[in-house]
Amino acid sequence: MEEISDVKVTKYIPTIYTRPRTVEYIKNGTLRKRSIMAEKNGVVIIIYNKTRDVLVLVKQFRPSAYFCQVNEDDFLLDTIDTKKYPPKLGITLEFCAGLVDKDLCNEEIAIEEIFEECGYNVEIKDLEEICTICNLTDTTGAKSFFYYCEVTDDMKVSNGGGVEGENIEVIDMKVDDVIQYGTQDYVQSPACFLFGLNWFLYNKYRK
Ligand SMILES: Nc1ncnc2c1ncn2[C@@H]1O[C@H](COP(=O)(O)OP(=O)(O)O[C@H]2O[C@H](CO)[C@@H](O)[C@H](O)[C@H]2O)[C@@H](O)[C@H]1O
Repeated sequence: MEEISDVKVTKYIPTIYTRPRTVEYIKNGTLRKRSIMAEKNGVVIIIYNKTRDVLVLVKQFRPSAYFCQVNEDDFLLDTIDTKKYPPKLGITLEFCAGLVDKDLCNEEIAIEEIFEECGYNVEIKDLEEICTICNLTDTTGAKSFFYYCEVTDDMKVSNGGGVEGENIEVIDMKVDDVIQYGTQDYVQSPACFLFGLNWFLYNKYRK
């Protein structure tokens, strides 16, 4: 797993990934304003390795998750004390996913992510489209396009791990262990992780 140090919280630096906006509208004759983050849509792929009866998951450091574990007083001044707040506080467990940020169809993006993050070579015919979910919070309504993909060991062609220093750790987890993980009091995963797990259990597993 990657080494994280010198974590700072700075003022917002614009990138192509998040565009803060305010949406104004009239509701019942009254002007209302809502701050939003215009975010890109993404694909999420539930990968099941049937050779070894495991779900293929990814672990990575997510700055957004880490940030939410740190008290405001401790990030306003300087570098965050990583003894007090170890980087593992920002490690999440997720399904393979990626942003729709290229001129490719969603399935092609899913295939790229499966290869880059998890190291499996799959084709469009291996993908089953599940549904599209609005990834709703008060500040985003970006869409997540969900796919299911069964793989075998002989489709694995590299270790995965992501591109450009993403340092993603691929985790093969027995389904019972994923269920145990997903039923803890606090689950450091996106809400759609639990949707994906439940979809898999209901539609694919032990049928
Ligand atoms: N906010 C940001 N600021 C700066 N650089 C950024 C950025 N978001 C992405 N990037 C850059 O884009 C690269 C590629 O990201 P990916 O397409 O692999 O999406 P990721 O797996 O991070 O999840 C993403 O897409 C999935 C699928 O929608 C979502 O679930 C998840 O929340 C989302 O981060 C990252 O390595 C990073 O360099």
